[in-house]
Amino acid sequence: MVKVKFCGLKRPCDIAWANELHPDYAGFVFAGTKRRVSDETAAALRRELDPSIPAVGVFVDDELPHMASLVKKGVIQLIQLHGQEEDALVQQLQTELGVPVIKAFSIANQDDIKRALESRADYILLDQGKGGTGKAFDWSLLKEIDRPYFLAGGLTPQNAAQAAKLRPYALDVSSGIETDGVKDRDKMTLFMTTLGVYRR
Ligand SMILES: O=C(O)c1ccccc1NCC(=O)[C@H](O)[C@H](O)COP(=O)(O)O
Repeated sequence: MVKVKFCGLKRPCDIAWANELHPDYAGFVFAGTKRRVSDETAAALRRELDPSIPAVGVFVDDELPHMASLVKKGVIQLIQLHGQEEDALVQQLQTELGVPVIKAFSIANQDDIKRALESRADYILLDQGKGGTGKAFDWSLLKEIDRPYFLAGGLTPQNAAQAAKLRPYALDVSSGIETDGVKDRDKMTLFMTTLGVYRR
């Protein structure tokens, strides 16, 4: 069964729609500009989110104390590192905070895949560019993968089934379920219904 992460949730209605559609993970982005949420907004959204949906905090080369404070307050249950973070930080987060760590890698060639496979993170996330770009990388690079991975970058309701056939652990979508820069309930619904047969 392929899992789904809806990333970049930032409004109360995004949370209401996630609660209806029940993805396996909900992502709050603490980086960039377009989808960035403050710690206070993320805390308020977490309170509204179905308690059974784990929230993933997405960070780019952030400070450990910032990530730790969000974990300790119960705002996030997993950490996603989307910058140049090294294995040493991944290990520190795992041991000091006791939460699963997802490490994102930008994939352009087989060497990038090899680097990702060597990561000590609990999960690897294979993406295009810096994250949240709405663009896909070349999925033919995924042939040799022998560990569970989140597939991200340019996923949409139209290509979700094709992506699920690659048998990733999870599909991570943000831009493809948006219209005019905000989450779109119809696209979120279509993404989930399209995947119905792959989620049983
Ligand atoms: O979404 C952002 O603005 C963002 C900024 C900086 C780092 C990561 C970011 N997003 C991560 C994600 O939303 C997902 O992990 C993934 O990249 C989604 O990509 P896409 O569906 O192509 O928007």
